Amino acid sequence: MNLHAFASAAEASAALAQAVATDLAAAIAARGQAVLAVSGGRSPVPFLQALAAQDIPWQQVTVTLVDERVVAPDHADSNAGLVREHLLQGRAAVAAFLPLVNDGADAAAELAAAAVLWRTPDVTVLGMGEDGHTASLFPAASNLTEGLAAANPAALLVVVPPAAPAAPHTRISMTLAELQRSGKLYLAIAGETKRRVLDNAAAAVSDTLPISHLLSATARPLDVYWSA
Ligand SMILES: O=C1O[C@H](COP(=O)(O)O)[C@@H](O)[C@H](O)[C@H]1O
Repeated sequence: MNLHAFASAAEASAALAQAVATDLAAAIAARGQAVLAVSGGRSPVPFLQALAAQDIPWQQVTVTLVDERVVAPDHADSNAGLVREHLLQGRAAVAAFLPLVNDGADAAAELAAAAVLWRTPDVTVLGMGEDGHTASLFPAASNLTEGLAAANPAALLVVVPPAAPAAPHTRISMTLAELQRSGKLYLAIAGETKRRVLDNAAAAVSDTLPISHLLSATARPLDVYWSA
């Protein structure tokens, strides 16, 4: 991995937003369009806001999600709600948005619909939980093996996190194989606890820390933006 360390979340977010904007602009220059996948959870708000202010041709960008909770779009835990509130604003308001969940009624139906519209991202920004999950690839999820399978042709899968209520809601998540197929890969994390988890994951590949499977890839190292 390439570790970029910052003193504050604001500095890390500004630097990451600039790097992602450069990648999106390069994809647009090469192909006329770009696909960006971002994460949800609590951490990404300053990054999403910094990215929304970047001066790139947003009308040629499609934004989607690395993972989503299978809930109604107006639910407080909806990652799409977070993206609509903090990224699809200002300059970025003209970007297209491809949510993974429509009404949140049925996970299998949502997965089938999302898979039809899915496009492999040019740029993916991951987060990580303190349990080492990334996207919604949770340790001890019943279908984690499928989620982590290197040759899985599926881009997305349904995950039921084992640790509810700590991680409530059935999810739809990118598979590890699709993360590996996507273009530039970033991981944005903050704090000493997540740094320790990251260091442990970098030391050994293990299904108990799913993020470790991405850190082991040497062909295309993960760019980690960490702030204290
Ligand atoms: O559940 C989730 O958790 C991770 C980490 O979230 P955070 O709140 O600790 O920042 C996130 O990357 C993922 O997209 C989300 O669905």
